[in-house]
Amino acid sequence: MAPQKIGADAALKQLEGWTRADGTRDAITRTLKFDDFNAAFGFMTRVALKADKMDHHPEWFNVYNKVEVILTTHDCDGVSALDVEMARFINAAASA
Ligand SMILES: C[C@H](O)[C@H](O)[C@H]1CNC2=NC(N)=NC(=O)C2=N1
Repeated sequence: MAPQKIGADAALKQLEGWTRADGTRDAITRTLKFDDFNAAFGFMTRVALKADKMDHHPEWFNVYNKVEVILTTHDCDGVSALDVEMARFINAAASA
């Protein structure tokens, strides 16, 4: 069954550090900075393993120590509880 759309506003109420993504899509975003590329890529690796387990994948852009992440659920064309779960995991992984 397709995940249900809850929308960015409902998701943001449950999250620290995230904002609405620019543009017309229903999506949320967070930019994270690490000490160096090694730390950034370590973070991305932890998130990649989680994404594979969840079958829910971030859109992201990395330059050196910066990782911009956008979360949305293509299957419901907007933000779902899966994005909230992933955002919480990302917050924890970024401070680990
Ligand atoms: C077939 C597969 O389960 C789907 O395409 C999954 C894969 N990863 C996904 N990731 C995200 N972010 N949204 C989705 O709707 C989604 N769907």
